[in-house]
Amino acid sequence: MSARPIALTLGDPAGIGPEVSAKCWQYREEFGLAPFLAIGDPASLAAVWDGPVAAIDGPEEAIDAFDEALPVLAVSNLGPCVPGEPSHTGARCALESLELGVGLARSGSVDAVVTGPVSKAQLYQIGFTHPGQTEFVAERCGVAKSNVAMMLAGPTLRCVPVTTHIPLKQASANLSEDLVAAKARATLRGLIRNFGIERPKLAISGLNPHAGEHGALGDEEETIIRPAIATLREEGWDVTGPLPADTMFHARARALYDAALCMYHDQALIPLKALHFDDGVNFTLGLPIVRTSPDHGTAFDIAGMDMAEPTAMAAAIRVASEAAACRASLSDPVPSAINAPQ
Ligand SMILES: NC(=O)C1=CN([C@@H]2O[C@H](COP(=O)(O)OP(=O)(O)OC[C@H]3O[C@@H](n4cnc5c(N)ncnc54)[C@H](O)[C@@H]3O)[C@@H](O)[C@H]2O)C=CC1
Ligand SMILES: NCC(=O)COP(=O)(O)O
Repeated sequence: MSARPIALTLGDPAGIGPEVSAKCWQYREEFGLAPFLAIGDPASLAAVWDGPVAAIDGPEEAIDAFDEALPVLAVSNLGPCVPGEPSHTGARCALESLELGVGLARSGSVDAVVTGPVSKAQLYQIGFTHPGQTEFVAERCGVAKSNVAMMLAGPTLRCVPVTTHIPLKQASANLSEDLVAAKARATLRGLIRNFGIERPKLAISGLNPHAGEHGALGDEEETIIRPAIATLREEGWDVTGPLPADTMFHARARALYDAALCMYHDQALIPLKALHFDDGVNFTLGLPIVRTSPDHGTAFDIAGMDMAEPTAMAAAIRVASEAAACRASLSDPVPSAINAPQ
C-alpha cells in the first residue's frame, strides 16, 4: 500500500460533499478505501455528521489518524454553513480547498486529489473564469485545456465529451479537427496510463443524427470528425467512427470499445449517468497528477437530509487509488510502439 494518503476536497460546504465524504470514511472498510484526508470547512462536516474528526496540519499526519477519525485539513469559511443554502463565502471556501488539494497532489505529498462537488453557478459569481474544475486543475498543472479529457467512467462505460461546459448552440462552432484529435489522444493515453489498457479502443461519435447521413444531415462528420479519425489511425491508434450516437451505447456496442468520445456534454453524460449515476467517476485525463470526482453535483435539494448516496464518491476515491498504483507500476506510460506525438 502507498505511504501517501489521498486528498479529498469537500466541495461546496452547503452541498452534499461533506455528507458523502463523511459516509465514505464511516464505511471505508466496506468500500475498500485507502486512507484519505478531507480538505474544507470542518463546520460543514459538523452540520451533517456527528462522527469523529481529527484536525491535522498536513497530509503526513493523515494515515496515522485515519483508523480512528476522519482527518481534516481545515480551510476557513468566513460565513455560516447551512446545508442547502449556498453562499459566496462557501464558494470561496470550496475554491480554496480545491487549490490546496491540487497543490498537495502536485507536490507529491498525496497520491491523488478527489474533488467534492462544487456549484459552477456559485463559482462564476465569485469570479471563477474556468468552465469547471477540470480546466482549473489543468491550468494549475500547466496543461492546455485542449490536452485534458473530462472522462466520466463507470463499470460498463467510459465517455469523454470533446466540448464540455459551453452552451449547446456553441458546440458545433467549437469543434475542430485538431480538438477532436487532441481529446482523442488525451483519452487514449489516459486509458493506458491510468487504467492499464495496453492497446485501447476508442469509438468516436458523430455530431448529427445518424452521424450526418453522409452529409445530408450536417457536415461536421465529413469535414471535422472523419479527418481527425484518419490522422489518429495514421498515428497507430485503434479508433472507429464517426458512429451514430444513438446506437453506440447499447450493451453489445459498448463491448467493442474501451471509451467513447462524444462531441458535446450531454451526448456523453446522459448514457453514463443513465447507467452509472451511483458509481460514476469524473476522471481528468492528461494531467501529471491523478484527479477524480464523483459524477454527481452539489445536490443542494437534499443537503442536510441524510439522503445522499456516498457510492459515487467512494468510487472516485477507489478509482483514484487504482490509477495512482497503475501509474507507479508502468515504466513506459505511453508505449513507444504507438507513433503519436507527445
Ligand atoms: N463533481 C462536480 O463538481 C459536479 C458539480 N456539478 C454542479 O452541481 C450543481 C447541481 O447540478 P445538478 O445538475 O442539479 O446535478 P446534481 O447531481 O447535483 O443533482 C441531480 C439530482 O440527483 C440527486 N443526487 C445527486 N447526487 C446524489 C447522491 N449522491 N445521492 C442521492 N441523490 C443525489 C439530487 O438530489 C438531484 O435531484 C451544478 O452547479 C453543477 O455545476 C454537477 C456535476 C458534477
Ligand atoms: N458534468 C461534469 C461536471 O460538471 C464536472 O465538471 P468539473 O467541475 O469537474 O470540470
